[in-house]
Amino acid sequence: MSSSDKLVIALPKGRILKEVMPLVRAVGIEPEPAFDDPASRLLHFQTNIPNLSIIRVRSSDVATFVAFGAAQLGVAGNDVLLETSYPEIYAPVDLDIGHCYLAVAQPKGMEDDKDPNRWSHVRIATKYPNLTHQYFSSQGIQAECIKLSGAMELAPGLGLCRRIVDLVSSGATLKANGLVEVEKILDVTSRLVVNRAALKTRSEELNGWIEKFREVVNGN
Ligand SMILES: Nc1ncnc2c1ncn2[C@@H]1O[C@H](COP(=O)(O)OP(=O)(O)OP(=O)(O)O)[C@@H](O)[C@H]1O
Ligand SMILES: O=P(O)(O)OC[C@H]1O[C@H](OP(=O)(O)OP(=O)(O)O)[C@H](O)[C@@H]1O
Repeated sequence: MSSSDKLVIALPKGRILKEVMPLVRAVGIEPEPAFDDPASRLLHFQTNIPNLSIIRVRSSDVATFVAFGAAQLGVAGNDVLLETSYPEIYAPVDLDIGHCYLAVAQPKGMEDDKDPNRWSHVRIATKYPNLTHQYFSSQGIQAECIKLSGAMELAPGLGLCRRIVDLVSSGATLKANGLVEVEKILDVTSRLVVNRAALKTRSEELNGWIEKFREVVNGN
């Protein structure tokens, strides 16, 4: 890759985008108008920086685009980064946005069974099978994971499983669906991520962006 090639930054298109864009703008990146046009079906956007473009992808796919070098920079939660665990990704800046945590939850009526140390086998609906397996196996518990992509909170009520592992922020989704939190697994925030190979070959440009994001987060 020559240094005249465009840098691509992969941004998550979901709920986090609203929190990410003020940071992106604060480091001096302004996407073309189509980016803010809900009618536009464009996925790849030019910016005011001639050699930098933005792609908007699913949050969980940001890691994949960056790991394979299709994007050199990106923003992803550490939930996604730890679940996918790509060695090619370096996450130098905690952006202090997207605050939530990963937790085990179960129906309210099961509160007696609250001590995970008493479980030997659990069946869990989750978007995070790897983190779930790791967490339970560290406690000597075998987890059978049923992979869902969203709306995990429905699963216990419909008999798919007794417990879920999902992200919690306000707790409103758990509460509205009759679930209670049992154990916190991981604190989550969004990180600026970089492809490690690109960081070696285009270190000046990429370190420049890392530094700008760091300054904005630190309020400098
Ligand atoms: N309730 C929440 N509060 C704060 N941050 C959250 C919350 N839920 C998720 N996040 C963070 O935002 C990221 C994206 O969230 P989520 O996986 O729910 O995607 P989404 O916004 O529904 O979009 P998509 O399904 O298209 O990826 C998560 O990986 C996590 O880091
Ligand atoms: O504790 P709360 O503030 O209620 O937030 C938690 C909810 O937010 C996320 O879902 P999201 O809204 O992104 O939808 P999803 O189920 O499609 O992932 C997460 O998966 C929970 O369902």
